[in-house]
Amino acid sequence: MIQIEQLIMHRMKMPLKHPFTNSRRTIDEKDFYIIELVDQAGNRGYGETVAFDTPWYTEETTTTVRYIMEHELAPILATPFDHPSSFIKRCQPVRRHQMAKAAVEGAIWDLYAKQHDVPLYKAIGGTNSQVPVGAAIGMKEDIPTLIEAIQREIDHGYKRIKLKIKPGRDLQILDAVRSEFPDILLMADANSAYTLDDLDHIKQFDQFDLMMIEQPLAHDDFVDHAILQKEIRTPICLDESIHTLSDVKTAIALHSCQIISVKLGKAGGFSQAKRIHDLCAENNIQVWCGGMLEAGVGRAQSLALATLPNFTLPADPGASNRYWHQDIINPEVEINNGIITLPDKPGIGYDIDEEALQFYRTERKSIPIT
Ligand SMILES: O=C(O)CCC(=O)C1=CC=C[C@@H](O)[C@@H]1C(=O)O
Ligand SMILES: [Mg+2]
Repeated sequence: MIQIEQLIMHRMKMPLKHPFTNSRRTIDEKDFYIIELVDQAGNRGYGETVAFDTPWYTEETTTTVRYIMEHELAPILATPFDHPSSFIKRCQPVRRHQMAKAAVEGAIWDLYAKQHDVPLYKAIGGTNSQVPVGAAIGMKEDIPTLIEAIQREIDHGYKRIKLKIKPGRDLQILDAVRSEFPDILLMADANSAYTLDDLDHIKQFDQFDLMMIEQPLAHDDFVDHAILQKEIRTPICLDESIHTLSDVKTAIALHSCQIISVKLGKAGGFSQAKRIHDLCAENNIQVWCGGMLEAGVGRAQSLALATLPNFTLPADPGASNRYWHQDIINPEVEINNGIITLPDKPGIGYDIDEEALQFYRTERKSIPIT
């Protein structure tokens, strides 16, 4: 039984070690919340919001997740939980707001796993504590700088490289990278930078033997992606289009993609991400765990998700030191030969580094749950 007594929202501002540029914007810091739930025995469970500060990626923002957590989700924590999966059922009056739900649900799962003395990844049904990871590299000022960045990640052991592309910054870059690294697992993410008017142009990507092209077309589209997938050999991976089980059903019915990037935040937490994972497995859709430039808590939770058996492709969330000068967990997430080994400790498996948390915290708000 989980009886929550307190919800603490820690607002955090953390500068990224390197700015991350995609087709839509450059991100140089993350403004987010660490959620801390305290139960009647004094156990603490942690979650993290992954929304950005403006709605460029999905409709949620740091401000909307805060509002929803405080005014809609905190009140439904008062009745005790038998199991974390009841949370999402109680969320029925709240449509969407997936990232707000995921942060709170993640903290409930952490509490539950700690109460049962098991690692979070085992509590959610994960089977493999060894997660292969790749590196997502933002756009760079020129090709030599990009090649250097790729080489650095390969030297650190990352098992596949994801590049960001957009019209005018695609063919030449992919050509140069493929010539320099003929054998690496390579993919490209467009964050909706193209339309079907670019069909002939996109067809040329087939020559680069990409593992996949991620979200080439509109963020909410299924029909045009299905048309595109018929015309290109490169598998399409949907990211922004996939938030719910119905989205996955639509993508399957229309043949809009061959691969899906599952993210905890987009799915609204573990319970729904698991259902998406299972439906994809039944329909031969490959899945992999995408990243959201998370700090330590969100990173640990995404990695736990990536231990489910159908996550067969390398995940995005890598070592803490790729992103942060200092992460807010202890130890930091580390990579060894392209693999992150999840700790065998109860819950998320990492301790909160209280000093780092306080250093990057801009506000702390405690809400009694009654
Ligand atoms: O966390 C990571 O390492 C991957 C980050 C990443 O590629 C993305 C995070 C958030 C928004 C996007 O720019 C992008 C994505 O679309 O997958
Ligand atoms: Mg993406």
